[in-house]
Amino acid sequence: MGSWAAHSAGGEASVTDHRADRPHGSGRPRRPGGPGYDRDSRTGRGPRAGRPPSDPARQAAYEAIAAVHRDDAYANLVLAEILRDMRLDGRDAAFATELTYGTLRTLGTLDLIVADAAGRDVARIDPPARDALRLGAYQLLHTRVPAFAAVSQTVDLVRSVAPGAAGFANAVLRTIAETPLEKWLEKLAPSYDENPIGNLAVHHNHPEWVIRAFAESLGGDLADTTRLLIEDNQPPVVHLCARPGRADAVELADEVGGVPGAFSPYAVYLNGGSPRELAAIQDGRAHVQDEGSQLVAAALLAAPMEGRDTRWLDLCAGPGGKTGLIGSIAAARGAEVTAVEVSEHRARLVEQATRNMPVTVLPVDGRSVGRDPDLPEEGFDRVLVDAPCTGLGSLRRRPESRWRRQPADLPPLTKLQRELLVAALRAVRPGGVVAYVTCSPHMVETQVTVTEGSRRSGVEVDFVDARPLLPPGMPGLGSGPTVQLWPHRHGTDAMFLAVLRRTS
Ligand SMILES: C[S@@+](CC[C@H](N)C(=O)[O-])C[C@H]1O[C@@H](n2cnc3c(N)ncnc32)[C@H](O)[C@@H]1O
Repeated sequence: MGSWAAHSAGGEASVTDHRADRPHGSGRPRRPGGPGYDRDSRTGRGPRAGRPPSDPARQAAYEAIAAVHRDDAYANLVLAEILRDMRLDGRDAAFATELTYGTLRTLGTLDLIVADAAGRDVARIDPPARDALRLGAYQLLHTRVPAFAAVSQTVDLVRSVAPGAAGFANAVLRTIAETPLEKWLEKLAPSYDENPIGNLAVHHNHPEWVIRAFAESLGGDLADTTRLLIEDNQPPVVHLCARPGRADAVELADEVGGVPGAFSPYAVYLNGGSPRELAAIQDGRAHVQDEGSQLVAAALLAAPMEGRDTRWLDLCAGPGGKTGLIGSIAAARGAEVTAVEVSEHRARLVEQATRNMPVTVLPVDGRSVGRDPDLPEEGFDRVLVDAPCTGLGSLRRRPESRWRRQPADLPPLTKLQRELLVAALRAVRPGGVVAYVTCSPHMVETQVTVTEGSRRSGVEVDFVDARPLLPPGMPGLGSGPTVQLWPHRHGTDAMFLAVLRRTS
């Protein structure tokens, strides 16, 4: 048992925490009035003394966008901190959120438009002015903010973060404002007939390589791919998981003013508001979790099993969303869960997420199966590998990630995915099952990893048809044995699920 080993106490998994191991508070911009706030206009970290800042919501959005680009911050985390520090709530917070998420989501096309209007590539515009221009362009092209307000507020902002660029910004924004979005798209997108992927990229704000990957996974159907891209650009609904044995989804929906989920018996769709404020979250009856994540975790536990069924392993557990669900079910079924997470910070989050559940958290590398006495070969009846992945299946929830991810991320990730799957297949006993899950539909991370990982594991496996392990009547599950969920078909993240039974 490792140092975090515990039948641990804790509340909700911080499922919005997507940091690998980022020290708390890194990437935070300085706050208005804070130390060093007006130190350097080129950093974009705040207005110079005596300059009029723009209004607080735009200032907050600018700071969040700048932190994402300057410090590789995660938008949801950094924006929450900024709103808290600036004491923004209600309409101001909602406006700041819309501006931040919208600007980050539409960045690729905004940059084309800014570059065209500026007569130079955005890489040649100073970062503070560039981020302010992106924010201004978003307001002009995607919101009902009157053009004069979008221009004047953005120029005020530029004056405060990049004083020398105010005139330039004024000219660029006025040029952008002269042309409606549709005309900009017509001008800048390649023709659909000649370059359909390039056309979709500009119209629907996704990098081309991502669209190609989606299209491949959707069997080359570009109409279906377009529906996915449109869905990816919608603000996502927050889903709760009513923890079995602690809450009932229908009652929880009544309590929080939400609606029971369409598929998962544990899911509740929130109608807005901050989930952190809910009593059910605070007292551990529920946690925030996409419905697709609930479905794939529950599918592992629905696979038929002969013989012992009490030792379950979650090999990539942090921050603990799926462990929270599996641990609740383990409590009811008399099973014990070993939860492995290589990052100490995230292992602590798992511990908090599984308080009072029969869960032991190990802060170790999941690939140490057979070498770590707590992870013996053939020691487990059911194993979940929720592998680290590109996250291309949850772009709705992470507005900046589509532009941050690169094809070069794939080789190291897929190597790790294969190794973790091999470890899982060694950890499961003959007759036991392994669920391999990603929140990415990229074929290289899904089908290719499963095929290669099984081949290299040195054990015999059979595919279990994953479709009957999901709730009856779910549409659009394909021809099996693996399942790919989709935002535009199921309203979930694009979770992939393969279930393998070890036969030798
Ligand atoms: C997709 S996330 C898991 C999400 C989690 N199952 C949930 O539902 O909240 C993948 C996790 O695997 C962890 N990880 C990466 N490499 C690992 C390794 N070699 N062994 C164990 N965990 C690893 C990452 O730190 C990350 O927390």
